[in-house]
Amino acid sequence: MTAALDPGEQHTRFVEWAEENGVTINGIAPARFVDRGMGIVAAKDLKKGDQLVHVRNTSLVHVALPSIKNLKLPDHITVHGKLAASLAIWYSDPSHKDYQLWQDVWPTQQDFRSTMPLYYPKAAQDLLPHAAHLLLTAQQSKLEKDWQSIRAHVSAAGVTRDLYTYTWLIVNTRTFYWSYPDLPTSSPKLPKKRSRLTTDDCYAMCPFMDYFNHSDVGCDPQHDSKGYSVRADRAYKAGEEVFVSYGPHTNDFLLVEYGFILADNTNDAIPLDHLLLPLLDQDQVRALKEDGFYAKYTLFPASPTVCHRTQAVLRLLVLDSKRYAAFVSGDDDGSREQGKLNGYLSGVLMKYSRQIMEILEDVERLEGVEGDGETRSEEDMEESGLERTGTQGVRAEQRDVLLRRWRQIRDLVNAAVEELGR
Ligand SMILES: C[S@@+](CC[C@H](N)C(=O)[O-])C[C@H]1O[C@@H](n2cnc3c(N)ncnc32)[C@H](O)[C@@H]1O
Repeated sequence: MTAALDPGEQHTRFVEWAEENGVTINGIAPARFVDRGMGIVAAKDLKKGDQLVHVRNTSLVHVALPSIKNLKLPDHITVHGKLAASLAIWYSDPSHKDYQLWQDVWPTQQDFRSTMPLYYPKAAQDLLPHAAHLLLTAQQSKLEKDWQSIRAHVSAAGVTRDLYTYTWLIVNTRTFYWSYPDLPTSSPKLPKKRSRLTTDDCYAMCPFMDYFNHSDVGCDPQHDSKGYSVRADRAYKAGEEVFVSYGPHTNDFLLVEYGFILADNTNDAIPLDHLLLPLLDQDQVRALKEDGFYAKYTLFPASPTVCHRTQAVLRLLVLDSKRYAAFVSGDDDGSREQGKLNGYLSGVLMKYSRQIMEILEDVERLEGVEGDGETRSEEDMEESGLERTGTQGVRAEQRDVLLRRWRQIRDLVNAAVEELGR
């Protein structure tokens, strides 16, 4: 069991505030944990099914809240962007005290600089695994788009890009799915019909519930028109950390979206597109696209080692097009040639394993910095926003997580080679 450490006074003050503001807490408390910031600990023995926390719907923070509507932010910006702008406006206004005690218990910008790949120096970003790099690129353009559509509206309130990036990441790492019980009157930004609501619309922040850390097996937060709640998924002994599951995420996803990876993750997987797509000729690409089998090839840590789509593309790469067609149409389970295909995939993976060894050496060579790595003043970097990270040294935490992730990928690839050779 990891030691749960005393969280500090600001957390005691926040819990009192939360209890006075619609949060019911039963048998749990915030605590500090080594390497994952704050989390939730069982304050007494808990039984499976016990309700641990309930956050009243009126205590949630979402775009239908009157205090957000009153900010009169434009409706064309994303829900994520609007929430981040609201938090940033409140954060930079010393007279706005409504969420002061909640803000005081958030991770700091310095915490994010150590953990979130968005803040890594370019040299470290370039050494992210392929899947993580793609996710980071998408995240960067989402943030950039949100900032460009809101900057003119928030600059007068003193919100800098630096602060906006911080609150945007607070939203990114601390939101829950919320489907607005009273949708038609919720916000002009939202569709009136529930069927047209997308997951990008359904963001709500839940003060106190956002203390829970993630595990691949954990409690499953539930919501209804009355609010959000968490029940114990199993019995817990006093002092044990209680986790929720943020969803069935791979470690590359967790790294980019939340800034950490799990040592053991039953949902982990490695995409193979960057290894297999370059091997295809134009006719093969066309055939796969027509059949709906182009890309999304995945390697799993457990048997079966690869997905059905990978089995299909391997048939096109190794066998004739008739054997491929028989497999994708379901006329043939393709087991006759499986040995040949396994041998081919093994060769591709062994080559990748050698590349990974070189990448690991590159990660080990990354130049570290002591302390927090700040080499320039906030003012100097203000306008350059995330450019700031391009020239700074790499922090020990960043190098450490890259090494751990690449070692996981190496082990997964080597285990697959062994499995394919059986
Ligand atoms: C919803 S918050 C949870 C509370 C957070 N630990 C804090 O200090 O406020 C999500 C963040 O917690 C951290 N986190 C969550 N689960 C984790 C885990 N299993 N291991 C390490 N960090 C974790 C990550 O920094 C993530 O972005």
